[in-house]
Amino acid sequence: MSRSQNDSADPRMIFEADDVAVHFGGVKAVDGLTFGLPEGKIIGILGPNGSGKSTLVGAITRHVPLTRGTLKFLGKDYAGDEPHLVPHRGIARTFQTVRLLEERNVLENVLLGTDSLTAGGRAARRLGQERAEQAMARTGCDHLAKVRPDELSYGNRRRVEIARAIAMEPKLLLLDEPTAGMGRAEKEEISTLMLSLRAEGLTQLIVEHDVQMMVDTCDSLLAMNFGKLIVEGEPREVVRNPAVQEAYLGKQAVKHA
Ligand SMILES: Nc1ncnc2c1ncn2[C@@H]1O[C@H](COP(=O)(O)OP(=O)(O)OP(=O)(O)O)[C@@H](O)[C@H]1O
Repeated sequence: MSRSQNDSADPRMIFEADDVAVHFGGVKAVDGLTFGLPEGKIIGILGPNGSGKSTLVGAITRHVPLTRGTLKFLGKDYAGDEPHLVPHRGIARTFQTVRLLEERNVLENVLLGTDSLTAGGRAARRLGQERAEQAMARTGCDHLAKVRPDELSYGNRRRVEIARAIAMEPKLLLLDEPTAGMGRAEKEEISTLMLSLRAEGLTQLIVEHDVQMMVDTCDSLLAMNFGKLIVEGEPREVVRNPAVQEAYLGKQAVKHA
């Protein structure tokens, strides 16, 4: 977030993007973003459809090539990393659509999160098992270990997906629309889960369309439109900002047409 809004002296920025751009031919999906993520906070990305939110998440996880710019995690430039190396740095993610293996039970699905980090012999497998069990306890799905995904409620499927990401013991968790398709009660459960992970010190970046959920959950918001950062700061101030209101009402689109 902008350096001027810090509560105390200067919270450490766990992640920094500098002039990051992702263009697909003539489409400027992300177009020159500069921002930081303060350690231990929940930061939300708000923006209308097509504003570049998912592309930005893909850029952070290195699944999407950068057109320009730099990405730093814990002070190290990792823009040249292959995507499979990014979890090793401590960045994990969940996806817009839940991706669980239906023929495996919950524990086995969560264990998949640890596979790439604990590949090796028996000691590594034991460590993976411990991490998976801890992740299930932290996310409140330990009682579901033997259940198959198709027997889970939608909210619990999301919870298991978060457990799988947490099993990597990341320092930054990216959540891409974790409450899409949920009712209010389930959304509140995800929000409570995120706040409890924050209490453990986990930095989280969330993309979400539900403005109320974002205001209730996030420490600060970044609002995007047309691939650019239009406003950032305290959630209530950001959603009241005229530029953000215009972006959601589509007036910008008319102006730019
Ligand atoms: N692989 C791609 N090739 C070409 N254009 C793309 C690609 N991925 C995204 N885009 C375009 O980039 C722009 C930003 O898309 P993106 O999915 O990042 O937006 P978003 O804010 O996440 O939208 P939504 O809220 O609907 O998920 C859109 O115009 C989209 O059509």
